[in-house]
Amino acid sequence: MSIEDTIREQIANHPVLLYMKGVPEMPQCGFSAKAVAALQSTGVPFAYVNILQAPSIREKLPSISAWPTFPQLFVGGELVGGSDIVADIAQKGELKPMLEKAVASKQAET
Ligand SMILES: N[C@@H](CCC(=O)N[C@@H](CS)C(=O)NCC(=O)O)C(=O)O
Repeated sequence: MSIEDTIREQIANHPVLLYMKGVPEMPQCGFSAKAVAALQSTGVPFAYVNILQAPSIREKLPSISAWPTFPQLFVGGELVGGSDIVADIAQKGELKPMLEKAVASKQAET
């Protein structure tokens, strides 16, 4: 499978997916830490990919998503954005319903 197919499969398989530096318990960049904090504030579980352990994904994803930096949050198969956008949406109270909706529609698929 090509790296592009791997990425597309990850995005399709996980209703809430964060490409980040490090892991949620120990982010390796302040921007990733900010996105994790916003996601954790919703209480909705999320999947993640540590791009520091996946250099080919780190290299390829920006051209697929048209987003140059990390973290990158995908919800329901669509790019939401980086840490600034995620924190902003969370602060407005919009992140939790967005995540819940994506999780529910993924569950309805099965
Ligand atoms: N304002 C951005 C900041 C993200 C950012 O600048 N990330 C840098 C440092 S972690 C990055 O991904 N650089 C490219 C790379 O490391 O591959 C956001 O909201 O996420």
